[in-house]
Amino acid sequence: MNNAALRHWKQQQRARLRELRQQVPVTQRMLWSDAITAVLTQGFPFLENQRIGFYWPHQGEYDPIPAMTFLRTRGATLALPEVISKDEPLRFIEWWPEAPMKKDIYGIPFPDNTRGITVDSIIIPLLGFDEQGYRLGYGSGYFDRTLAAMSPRPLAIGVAFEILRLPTIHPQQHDIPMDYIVTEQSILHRTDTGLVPLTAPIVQSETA
Ligand SMILES: Nc1nc2c(c(=O)[nH]1)N(C=O)[C@@H](CNc1ccc(C(=O)N[C@@H](CCC(=O)O)C(=O)O)cc1)CN2
Ligand SMILES: Nc1ncnc2c1ncn2[C@@H]1O[C@H](COP(=O)(O)OP(=O)(O)OP(=O)(O)O)[C@@H](O)[C@H]1O
Repeated sequence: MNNAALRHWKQQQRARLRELRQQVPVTQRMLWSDAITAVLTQGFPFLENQRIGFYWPHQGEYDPIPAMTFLRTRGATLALPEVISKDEPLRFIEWWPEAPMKKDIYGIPFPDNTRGITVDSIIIPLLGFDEQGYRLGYGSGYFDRTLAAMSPRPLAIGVAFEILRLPTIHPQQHDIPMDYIVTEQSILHRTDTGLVPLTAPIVQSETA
């Protein structure tokens, strides 16, 4: 596929997946979301000791707030992304329940003037994902730019429903794969040969 064809294909997939995500019945979404919350809170015990970047849910994305506030009660420090400008990396700033909030250019709430945090792991929403752990987002490249700019690179944990899975998103040079993807069915770990489902909780030494 040439560049123009790829751009067109990605736009079509984004529209299709957004539609698919919106059409999930509320009760189904609640069951899937509860399953993802259980996996996030039980499958990654090391998150309790980390500074975690996550996201404020937008347009039918899985809501990570319950899982994150639980991890906070266990000791985690939480941070949300601030959009600085369309071509800069996101900046993570501290969030806690009841932190003062304002809205970014997309109408997504973020903390109002709290302190910047260097995060250890980032929980990333996936509009789509593929068998190699690559992500399809809204098309502005924020998370790729953000991961590329961070050294050491934080652990990237994508979250998505299984219906958003594609064989390939035709990754480009700038695309950075997720380390793990959590769905309502399992934790998928990215290896050189593709995503592999995990059956036991991850211990911290495996992520170092
Ligand atoms: N919940 C959440 N927060 C996030 C992201 C995200 O994907 N999800 N981001 C991840 O990048 C950053 C914000 N990026 C975003 C990029 C596009 C749109 C969006 O809704 N785009 C509209 C077009 C709006 C416009 O261009 O004015 C669209 O795609 O229809 C939202 C957030 C940081 N915060
Ligand atoms: N490290 C980077 N530095 C500069 N530009 C980048 C970087 N990574 C991605 N981009 C730019 O971001 C744009 C969007 O990339 P892509 O189509 O992969 O979006 P996406 O991953 O689906 O969306 P998003 O990350 O916004 O949710 C591309 O034009 C790309 O050139």
